[in-house]
This record gives sequence, structure tokens and C-alpha cells, in this order.
Amino acid sequence: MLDIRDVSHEYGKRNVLNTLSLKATTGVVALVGVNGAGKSTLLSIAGGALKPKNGRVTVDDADVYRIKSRRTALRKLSIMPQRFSFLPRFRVGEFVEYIAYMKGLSWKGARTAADQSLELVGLQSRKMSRMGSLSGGMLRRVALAQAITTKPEVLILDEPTTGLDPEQRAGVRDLIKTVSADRVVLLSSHVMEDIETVAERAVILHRGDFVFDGTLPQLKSLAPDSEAPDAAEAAFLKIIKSTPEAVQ
Ligand SMILES: Nc1ncnc2c1ncn2[C@@H]1O[C@H](COP(=O)(O)OP(=O)(O)OP(=O)(O)O)[C@@H](O)[C@H]1O
Repeated sequence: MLDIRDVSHEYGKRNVLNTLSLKATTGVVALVGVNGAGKSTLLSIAGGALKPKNGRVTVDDADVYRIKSRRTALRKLSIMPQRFSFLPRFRVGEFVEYIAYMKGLSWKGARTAADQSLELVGLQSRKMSRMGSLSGGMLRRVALAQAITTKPEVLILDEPTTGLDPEQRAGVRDLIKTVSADRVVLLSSHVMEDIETVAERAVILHRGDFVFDGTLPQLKSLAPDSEAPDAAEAAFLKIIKSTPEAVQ
């Protein structure tokens, strides 16, 4: 279980996250917010990549930022950042295997894990392709494959569908559903259509606070017309417009 407790963060003197708490046990939780709301900051904190100013993050009671438990916690979680770098000459299989090895698997274990992950994301046939020859959608699938090599209990995906065409987006959404079957997936997005398709729960981050946390039907029920096709989007806009300006 992922437990984000009383987390706050600031850059310089600018407060970005105000004392936030979120627990997730299963399924897909979507973190929603406008550009600059702090989604990537919170996901980096949840994923062990950015120590928060205050508060704690635990995975199955292992604290991500305590030296004693960090290794245990990091083994249970994985993050797919918005952008990732790679050497273009790397072959797809080599790259995923290399990341798995860097995450602590033996070379043999890394090879098996890379094969399984590439199978899951439908890229086995591109195992020998150079990373530099892949399309944006395929790169996103490689990013997902490297994130799941260690079979993490908690998978964090920062804007997994950004920059993809509609077909690629649908493919990545299907994949997210597949990989979320037996783990917690916390993802960020500002594309409501993606959220409606993959997530069971939406958490809206606005001006440093969670201003909504509930199921998609609960979110839609807040729209002026809860039966409208764009009800989730309408509810999101209504909620953020009704949030007072001077929170931070
Ligand atoms: N390293 C940093 N140093 C200073 N300010 C930062 C840093 N990273 C992010 N910020 C600022 O913090 C705020 C939140 O940024 P963050 O990237 O977390 O938001 P976001 O919701 O993920 O945005 P987007 O949807 O555009 O990716 C923004 O105003 C951003 O400019």
C-alpha cells in the first residue's frame, strides 16, 4: 500500500504542495490538475526521487526517505517519468535489461525480467531495434516496460499519454489497465478522457491542495449535467473555478 502522509514541498520560498495525504491500496488513481499544479512534484516525491520538505511516504510501511528502509521501499515502487533519457544506439532489449540490472536484479534475472516486460507491453518483436529508431508511442511502451521489470507493487506514471496520437494513447491506456490488475498505479494527467478510461479514482490537485478525492461517478455527479459525455471535464472545471485564489 502507498501512503503519502502530510507531505508538503516548496521550491525556494514558493509553496507548491500544502500538507497532502493520500492512501492507495489497489487500482488506478489519477492525479489531475492544470499545468503547474504540482503533479510531477508530488509524483517525484511519491516515487522516491524528491525528498519532501515535510511529511513521509511509505510503501507497505517501509519509509521511502529513511536510510534504513529506503532500499526496501524502492524495491516495491517504480516510476515512469515524463521524459527519460537513453543512448540511441542501445537496443530495446539491452536497455530494459540494463535498467533492471541497475535496479538490483542479477544479469540473468534482468534478462528474464526484460523479456517478460517487453512481452507485456507488446514489444518483444522490437527487442533488437535501436532505441533511436522507435516512435514516441513505442518509446512510451519501453518506458513502461523498464518501470515494471522489478514487478513493483506501486507504479507511478507521470503523464503517460502526453504527446501520443489517439491510437497510441488508446494502446497505452489498455496497457495501463493490464499492468494495474495486481498493483497500485498512481498516474498524472490533464486529459480527462484518459482518466475516465483507466482510473477508478480521481484526485484533483489545485493551488497546492487536494480539492477533490473520489470515484469517477462521484466526480461526474458534481457536473451541471452529470449525464453529459463531458461530465467529468465539466465537474473538474467547476471544482477548480470554485477554489479560492489565495490558498498559497
Ligand atoms: N526544480 C524546480 N525548481 C523550481 N520550481 C519548480 C521546479 N520544478 C517545478 N517547479 C515549479 O513548481 C510548480 C509545479 O510544477 P510541477 O512540474 O510539479 O507541476 P505539474 O502539475 O506537473 O505541471 P505540468 O502539468 O505542466 O507538468 C510549477 O510552478 C513549476 O514551475
